Amino acid sequence: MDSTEPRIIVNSVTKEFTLRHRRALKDIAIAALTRQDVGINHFRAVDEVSFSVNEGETVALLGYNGSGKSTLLKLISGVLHPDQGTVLTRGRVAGLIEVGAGFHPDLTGRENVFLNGAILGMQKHEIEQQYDSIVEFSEIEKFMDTEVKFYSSGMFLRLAFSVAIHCSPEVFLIDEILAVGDEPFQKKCIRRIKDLRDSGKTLVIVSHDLDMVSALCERGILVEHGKMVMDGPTGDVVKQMRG
Ligand SMILES: Nc1ncnc2c1ncn2[C@@H]1O[C@H](COP(=O)(O)OP(=O)(O)OP(=O)(O)O)[C@@H](O)[C@H]1O
Repeated sequence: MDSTEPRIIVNSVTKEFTLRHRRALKDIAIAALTRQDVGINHFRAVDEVSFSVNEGETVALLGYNGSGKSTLLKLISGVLHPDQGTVLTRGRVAGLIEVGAGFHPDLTGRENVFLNGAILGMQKHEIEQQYDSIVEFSEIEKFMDTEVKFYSSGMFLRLAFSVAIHCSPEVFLIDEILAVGDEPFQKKCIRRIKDLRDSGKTLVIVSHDLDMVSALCERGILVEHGKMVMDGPTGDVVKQMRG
């Protein structure tokens, strides 16, 4: 594989979810007897989306609530599988998608660094080498021997972000998660994301903070009702969203 090949290829990807409506038992029984719809239907959260992302590109997935951005990011990270189409990624992918994902609640912060690092593809010796630096960046030294079920969402973010940047990902995927960090830590994360960008890593970010993504990402992809409706410079896409 040569380095000019894309880091991410999303090819005609569709993801459907099942919408279940709560019904009283009596209504379900009547619907079943009269062969009516019992209130389960499918809808497309992501609808035949195709794009590719090259090495070193910084992409913002933009759109209003419920448009399918997080689902798309989960499909790229491999947390979800498409119903149709394919997603290919090249290189180590680190995803910060849901607070606490990749952490086991009954393990300590220290144990979770090893678990999370392994999930991200790091060897044990690599994690051992980076351990002090991971803890230092997270600034939660005092809580490393505490079970993470007692962590606040900001503490989860601190540890997860720190492990993710220390695994030297080629592709970094970030959902809204930064929002749970306090302002100084958010700023520190953004500086680190800029460093990753400047060193040629590939970034895909989902955020409603349009000013932040305009500063971080050169390319914007606008999603509406699961469909990709615009792909261009972030400034143009943000202008379109702000109408
Ligand atoms: N696991 C799931 N089961 C059922 N429906 C889901 C599931 N995950 C997401 N959805 C639905 O898919 C649609 C797209 O959700 P998604 O979280 O991708 O949107 P989003 O653009 O990230 O929204 P937001 O900006 O509000 O975070 C929504 O209608 C949501 O309710």
